[in-house]
Amino acid sequence: MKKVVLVTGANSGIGLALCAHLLSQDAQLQLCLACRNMQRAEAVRQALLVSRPRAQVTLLHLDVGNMHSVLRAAEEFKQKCNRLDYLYLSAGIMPNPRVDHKAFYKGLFSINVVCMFATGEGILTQEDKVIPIGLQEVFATNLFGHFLLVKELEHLLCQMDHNSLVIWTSSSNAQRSAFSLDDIQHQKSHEPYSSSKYGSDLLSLALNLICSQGLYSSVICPGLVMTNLTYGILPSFFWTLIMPIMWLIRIFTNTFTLSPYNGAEALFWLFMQKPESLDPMAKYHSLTSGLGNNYTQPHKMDNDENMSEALYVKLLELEDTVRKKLRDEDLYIKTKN
Ligand SMILES: NC(=O)C1=CN([C@@H]2O[C@H](COP(=O)(O)OP(=O)(O)OC[C@H]3O[C@@H](n4cnc5c(N)ncnc54)[C@H](OP(=O)(O)O)[C@@H]3O)[C@@H](O)[C@H]2O)C=CC1
Ligand SMILES: CC(C)CCC[C@@H](C)[C@H]1CC[C@H]2C3=C(CC[C@]12C)[C@@]1(C)CCC(=O)C[C@@H]1CC3
Repeated sequence: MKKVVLVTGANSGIGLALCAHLLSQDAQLQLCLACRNMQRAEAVRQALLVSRPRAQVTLLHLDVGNMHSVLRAAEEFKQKCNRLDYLYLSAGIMPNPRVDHKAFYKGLFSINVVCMFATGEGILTQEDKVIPIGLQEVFATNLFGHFLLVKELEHLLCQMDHNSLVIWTSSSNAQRSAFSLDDIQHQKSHEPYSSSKYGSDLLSLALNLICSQGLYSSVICPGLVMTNLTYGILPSFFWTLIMPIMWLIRIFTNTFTLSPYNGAEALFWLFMQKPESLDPMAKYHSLTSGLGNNYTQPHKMDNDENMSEALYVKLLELEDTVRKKLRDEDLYIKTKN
């Protein structure tokens, strides 16, 4: 049976590297690239087909930060495909990132220096905004849009005859301290990225605890990877300039994976595993040794079942509110026309 794989954020960075890697491994694969920019997605599809001309690569228009788009995309996917084996949730944003230079230099001379380089903890903030539906943009894109997508595709994911796996691209920057159950959208502070990623860790655990038969969920951390996301933190020329320093840092922390191919290691590793053999409490890290060898290692996540179930309940409540808003909007547009 052909495996069906859906990847969000497939047109660049880690998502794209994963797609190329998957196709090189399994030519029988049915791969669906879910992207918001269809022109770029088509260019990527053509590029992937150059090395695998017979591969089955389709496109799905999906803006994961737009809940209308999520519902439409899920509907379209269900019409096209009657199964889904792997759902890779790789789309993500970190808008207006700022490095706190003072905290960075302080961290350089502290005992936590390796941890600072591995996680970026305490030195990175972002400026978030509210999107038209009334949600915080980072929360909507990195967490809630993906949650809604999983809910919409639940029937395809929960099958009796085979297991399927939802895979969240989280981060080492996912910190418990940045997350609050009283402010799941992170309206009140300046680490929405960290909060949304910690939310995805919790949600993955909740899916394993709550969801029906056949559906499994895992979380990965790609390490620090040079992509459009990191070029938004510091300009690309700066990263290129300090590349020798980063290779040096790799000797002390194997989390500096640096290339999208290396960063996608854990995503690909999960594709080779049986979903039921995975640990729901583990985050699977892509790691690259000082000599440049890639490997995947599970690390226990800093979360608990009660918190993850509480987040799941809050997300369900928000889902009701959002669906109602979408219905009211539709009704308004219909009556206007
Ligand atoms: N780079 C790093 O060091 C790390 C990255 N990550 C995570 O890895 C994932 C991939 O990021 P990375 O490859 O680094 O960065 P990129 O910016 O290269 O990729 C992000 C992808 O997400 C897509 N995307 C963003 N917003 C939306 C949206 N609203 N709807 C649909 N697609 C969207 C982008 O599409 P478009 O091209 O249209 O913008 C792009 O394909 C993210 O979730 C990120 O948080 C985690 C840890 C470290
Ligand atoms: C000499 C240089 C390596 C100095 C760079 C300092 C910081 C800008 C970076 C150190 C650790 C990095 C890091 C991230 C961003 C850039 C750093 C803070 C991430 C937060 C990027 C997105 C993620 O999801 C995790 C990364 C962890 C490490």
